[in-house]
Amino acid sequence: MKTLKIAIQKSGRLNEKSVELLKNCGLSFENYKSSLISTVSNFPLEILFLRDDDIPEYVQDGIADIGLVGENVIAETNVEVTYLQRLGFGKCTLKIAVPKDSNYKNIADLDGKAIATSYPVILQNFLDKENIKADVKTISGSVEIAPGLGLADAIFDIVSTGGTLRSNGLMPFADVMKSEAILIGRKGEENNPLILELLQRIQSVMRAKETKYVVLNVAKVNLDKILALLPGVKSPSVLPLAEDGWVAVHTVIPERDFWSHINELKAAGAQGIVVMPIEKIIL
Ligand SMILES: Nc1ncnc2c1ncn2[C@@H]1O[C@H](COP(=O)(O)OP(=O)(O)OP(=O)(O)O)[C@@H](O)[C@H]1O
Ligand SMILES: O=P(O)(O)OC[C@H]1O[C@H](OP(=O)(O)OP(=O)(O)O)[C@H](O)[C@@H]1O
Ligand SMILES: [Mg+2]
Repeated sequence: MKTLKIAIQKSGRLNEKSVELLKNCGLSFENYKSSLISTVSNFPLEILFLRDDDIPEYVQDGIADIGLVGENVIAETNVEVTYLQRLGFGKCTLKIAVPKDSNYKNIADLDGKAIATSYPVILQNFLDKENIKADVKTISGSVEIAPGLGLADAIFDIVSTGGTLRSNGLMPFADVMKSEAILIGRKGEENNPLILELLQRIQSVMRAKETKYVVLNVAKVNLDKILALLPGVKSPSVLPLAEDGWVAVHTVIPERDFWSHINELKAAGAQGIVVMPIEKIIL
């Protein structure tokens, strides 16, 4: 079968999480900073390490079969690709920001102003939709210093914690787009068996990340109360303990409501609660 090619970011915000995800999928490969291509030894896959800007086009043109990139980069490049899986990392918002001491009130106040950005396509689409004529100045990085240098009145860039805006004397003015890392594929190739297999592995890793394996001990008299507190779990295992009248309950619960569950379980008589990470969940 033909070897699959995946494009991931060579260095930057998405590189580490992308490599970690592929390793968690059980793929073995070397990750030398100097090499731009790496062969997976236990799956027919080659990894191409690229600038993120190039990934959507490489996938569209079939140079790579799949790619891992921020949604914002896909929107900026205007390519035709298929979204295979949202990946839950690289989460950020693309915002227009203005100097802290400015008195812009609404979007219309940007009319006639200069806005610096590395994402001119997304910004221009937004401005057109809002019927605003602004001067879009494209720069390739360090966008947040543009107003301080007198190059622009406002900026349009990625914001996550807001720390970069604050340390450059800027404040958020308008949210334009939310983004996260996405696995993309070439249109028409969605049923390639290798892509489906990799996708299944990625989904099983993501599912496992969202849940914990919990083991707890409880007196039999309290068992019904405990089971009633474990919604969504198909069927927890209940095993007898050496001590008479006691059982161990094994179950899987979502990470997001972990603490409220744990406190409720304790209140209902659960003891010796052990919580363990899960590596993969295959449905
Ligand atoms: N502060 C952030 N928090 C979360 N996600 C972010 C953040 N900054 C960027 N991202 C996401 O990660 C992607 C890569 O960001 P990065 O800053 O590494 O891009 P870059 O400098 O253009 O990289 P490259 O050298 O590959 O062109 C962005 O396109 C965005 O989707
Ligand atoms: O809201 P914050 O948490 O401060 O994050 C936002 C910053 O993160 C990104 O840059 P990055 O640090 O990746 O550097 P880069 O500009 O060199 O890509 C982005 O371009 C912002 O400058
Ligand atoms: Mg880039």
